[in-house]
Amino acid sequence: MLSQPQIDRQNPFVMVLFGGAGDLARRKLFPALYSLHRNGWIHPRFAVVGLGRSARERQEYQSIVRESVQKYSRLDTDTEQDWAAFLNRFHYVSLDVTEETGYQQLKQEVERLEQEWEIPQNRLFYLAISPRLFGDVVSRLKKVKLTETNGWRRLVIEKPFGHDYPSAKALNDQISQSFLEEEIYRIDHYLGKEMVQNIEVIRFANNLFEAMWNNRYISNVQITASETVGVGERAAYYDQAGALRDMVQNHILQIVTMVAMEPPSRLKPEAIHDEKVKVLRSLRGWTEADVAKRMVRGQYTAGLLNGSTVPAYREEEDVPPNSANETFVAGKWYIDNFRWSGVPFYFRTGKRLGQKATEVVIQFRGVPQNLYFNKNNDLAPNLLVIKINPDEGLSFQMNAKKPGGEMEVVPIAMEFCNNYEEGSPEAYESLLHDALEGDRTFFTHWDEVSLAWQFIDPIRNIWDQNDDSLCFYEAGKSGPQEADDLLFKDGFSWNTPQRLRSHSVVQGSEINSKP
Ligand SMILES: NC(=O)C1=CN([C@@H]2O[C@H](COP(=O)(O)OP(=O)(O)OC[C@H]3O[C@@H](n4cnc5c(N)ncnc54)[C@H](OP(=O)(O)O)[C@@H]3O)[C@@H](O)[C@H]2O)C=CC1
Ligand SMILES: O=C1O[C@H](COP(=O)(O)O)[C@@H](O)[C@H](O)[C@H]1O
Repeated sequence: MLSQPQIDRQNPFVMVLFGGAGDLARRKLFPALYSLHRNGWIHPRFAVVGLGRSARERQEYQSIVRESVQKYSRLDTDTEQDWAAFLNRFHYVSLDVTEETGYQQLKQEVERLEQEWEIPQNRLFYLAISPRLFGDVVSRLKKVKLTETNGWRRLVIEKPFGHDYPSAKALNDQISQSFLEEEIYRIDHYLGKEMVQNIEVIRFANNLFEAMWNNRYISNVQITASETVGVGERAAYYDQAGALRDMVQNHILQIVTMVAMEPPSRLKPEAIHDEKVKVLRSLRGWTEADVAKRMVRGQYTAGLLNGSTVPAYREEEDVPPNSANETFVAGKWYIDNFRWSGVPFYFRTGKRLGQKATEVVIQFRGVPQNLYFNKNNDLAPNLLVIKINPDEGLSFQMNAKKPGGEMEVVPIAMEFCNNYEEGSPEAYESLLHDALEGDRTFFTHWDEVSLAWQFIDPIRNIWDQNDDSLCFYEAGKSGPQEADDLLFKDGFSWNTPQRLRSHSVVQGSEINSKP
């Protein structure tokens, strides 16, 4: 949330969860609901109807919920009495979403629960199912009039939202027949991350930064989202999507908009959204030569990661042995507006890299005249590093005198680390809360999704016509040399992500400085 959290607990609701026992539900959604419930951040009167084709007794479903929370929740779990109160809200209906038959039964169950719990037809429909089923489900919800309510109705829809602009538009047209745009909550889980939400606060609550947040003082911006995991069990999806669709079209572009947008006139979803859209509209487009010059795609080969040998992407289960899919993307983008003219925005993201690290680095320009001479006869740049994962915090690199006789100038870092006693709220916790409160600030609106695809599609098309665009990198390293060259050519280099040394802070009240 950008504004002071408003805990509006006036909202009893029924959540209809498609994919009610799937991986996302188990790992993310049940623990999120549990935290919200435990912390009193949602109305105590709510019910969840989980859906799936598998036949399940209610008790069996409640056991799945309980085991998932015990395994994945960031909070310690409750007494038996508290468990019973939480699990009592969970119900299960078996239905195949592609067939009409089950929807009437679903409707009856929802209406029954609304009566039993005195819930005024506030309905949250959550689509945690395969994207190919999204459109059908939404049409059928309308057909059986589950979308006709005397309270509110909202649709939460998971990624990916289409696989290119035409498919995203077709999906959007279909769901728009049942839900208004302001009732649609498209998830980009990066927008639920604490430090991604914090980007705006750091910018707009600190005059120090905002005054310098432009091309006069910033030389370049770097976004890194590196992962150690490989394709895992998701080859069927990932080999079609590639890193460009999987990470760049959504998460990376969203981070870029948060870093680059103008201050909104108000902290309202529409005002913020308008500014983000302007950034997307200002991104410099592509010619074929541009793609070759400013974009890099790579695929991992076998390598050593955390002491173990890991196979090449082409040797992974269910990946075709000649796959030309990319597992790494890096690029250099420009935002052609007054604020950012000439400032490169570099990004890189990939799987099977040497470390898990997500961060944004703002590199400031040097002083006009260097009065000091250090070993390299050069001053280190000021860097503001916004650390998103695994640490959540900030690091600010400055130059200072090294204690002692000689006037030696060395870089020092001031650090801040979010350090909640029970761990930071998970992205899904924050997003589910906002959806239940009707706050769309951290959800992507249709025109953002549409502009993002229109920006990405030309890159995809050019790559699809040219297999030579693919380069290779060894698993466990930092990615292909070509990604380093992108910056070297401009006289820069990637910041190497480092763990924060300080773990200060209670509720952001204190900054710990460590030379
Ligand atoms: N898992 C994750 O970490 C993430 C997932 N997502 C997105 O979330 C969504 C769900 O992913 P995930 O949970 O991993 O998928 P899973 O395959 O684990 O779960 C999907 C569930 O949907 C049910 N299902 C499948 N077909 C039908 C059908 N015809 N009718 C009714 N139910 C059906 C299945 O239950 P049954 O077999 O009983 O029918 C299954 O449990 C996808 O859109 C994915 O892209 C996004 C980000 C992360
Ligand atoms: O959306 C996705 O994100 C994850 C990375 O998320 P993170 O929160 O761990 O940074 C990525 O592994 C996955 O491929 C992608 O679909």
